[in-house]
Amino acid sequence: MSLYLGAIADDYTGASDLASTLAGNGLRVVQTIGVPPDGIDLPEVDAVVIALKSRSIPADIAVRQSLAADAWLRSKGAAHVLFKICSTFDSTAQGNIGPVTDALAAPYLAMPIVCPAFPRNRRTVYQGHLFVGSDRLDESPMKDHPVTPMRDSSLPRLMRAQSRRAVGTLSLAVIRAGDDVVRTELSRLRQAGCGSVIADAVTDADLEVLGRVALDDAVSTGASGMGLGLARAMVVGRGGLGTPEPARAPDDLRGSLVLAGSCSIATLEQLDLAEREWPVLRLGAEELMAGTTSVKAVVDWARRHLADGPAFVATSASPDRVAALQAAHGAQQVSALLEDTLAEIAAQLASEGLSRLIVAGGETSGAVVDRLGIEAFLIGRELAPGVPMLHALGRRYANLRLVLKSGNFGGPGFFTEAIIAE
Ligand SMILES: Nc1ncnc2c1ncn2[C@@H]1O[C@H](COP(=O)(O)OP(=O)(O)O)[C@@H](O)[C@H]1O
Ligand SMILES: O=C(O)[C@@H](O)C(=O)COP(=O)(O)O
Repeated sequence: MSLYLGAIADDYTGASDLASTLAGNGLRVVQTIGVPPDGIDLPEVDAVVIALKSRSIPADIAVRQSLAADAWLRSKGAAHVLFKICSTFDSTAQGNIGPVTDALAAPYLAMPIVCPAFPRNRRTVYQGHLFVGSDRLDESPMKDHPVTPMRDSSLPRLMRAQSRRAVGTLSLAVIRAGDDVVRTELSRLRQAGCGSVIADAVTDADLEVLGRVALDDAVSTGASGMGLGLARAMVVGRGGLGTPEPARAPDDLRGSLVLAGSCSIATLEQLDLAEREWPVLRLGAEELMAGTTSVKAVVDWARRHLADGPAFVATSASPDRVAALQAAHGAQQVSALLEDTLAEIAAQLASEGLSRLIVAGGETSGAVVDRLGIEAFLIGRELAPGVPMLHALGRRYANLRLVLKSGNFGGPGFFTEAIIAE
């Protein structure tokens, strides 16, 4: 295998978002869960996205895991590695975007371009500020995220708090002046001692400039928009690579399990709509803690419904309920309990045979996929921007299709679309 592009994603839904974007822009892609074990049999592809669950773990562990992933990707020929972060820059003052970016750049004396813009999902960066639709990041629903509440929209400020190196900026005006002007500005910033550069981007055309220029260096950091820019630059530069996976025959709807742990507004709306059509069990942390419900009871309920069609289990709750629960029991404890519970439900039902497993929420998807022990996926067709159909590789779950949806992604009817899609 000789890779054109390597990527390291800090969560699993982010990885499939990126993999889908790369596939949609002409690259053949595999997503692996963690660094692939020796001897893994992967198809011949242009890009590998290694999914880590490193967004909210201690920074030193995130750095160690990312460097191991980088070493594997470079050993397979990747000259450029993209560190895939969230398009809403999910992180804290401790990291992990800054520490991981610094560590990946150091061996190559790289000065990564950092840009979380993803215009297809309405994430744009202007004057260094990140916007979610028309809201600044700190005024968007991300301000209430259960794990990484984002209370500032200034990317240079957020990055400076996390990085040991000086952080430069690349304005939209410079980007729109074209590749040569950008290259001149980057070399000026490098001479000024910058270790990374926050770039504006509002449209895909801006990201195409960034993608072309980023390929001069060994590392970049960004969301799927950066992936789009890199993929387009590679496909043009190398005269067309691979084709996306073909669609498959329609599935029987039986055995389609949906698990939702995301509390993002988009997921809450999607669940409300799905509830009109499909059986949805709302699982409360209070009931689990009080012992008035159990994994066994939920599995029994789901098994009955899965025999006829889809079944949903959701822990998702509104920001005020999340805040109350966290205040009473501790944020990490509640997250761990709910993630473990959904993962255990998935494991028990998958061992009996599921046709499709749809998970909403990045941390939640990480917990579920880890518990199932799936090592890699082939990226299938895109169901919504940033959300592909995943075909599990390996014998254990050979016929299982998964959908790992970032909490904020997908339109209101996403769940039904994902259930009935080919
Ligand atoms: N009712 C709830 N109260 C508090 N936290 C919750 C609740 N339901 C889910 N969570 C936790 O919120 C977090 C949601 O994060 P994640 O799964 O990454 O979703 P998203 O993709 O929307 O960020 C998870 O850790 C999950 O366990
Ligand atoms: O870039 C994005 O927004 C997504 O790919 C992503 O990383 C989302 O993370 P979660 O909301 O935790 O799924």
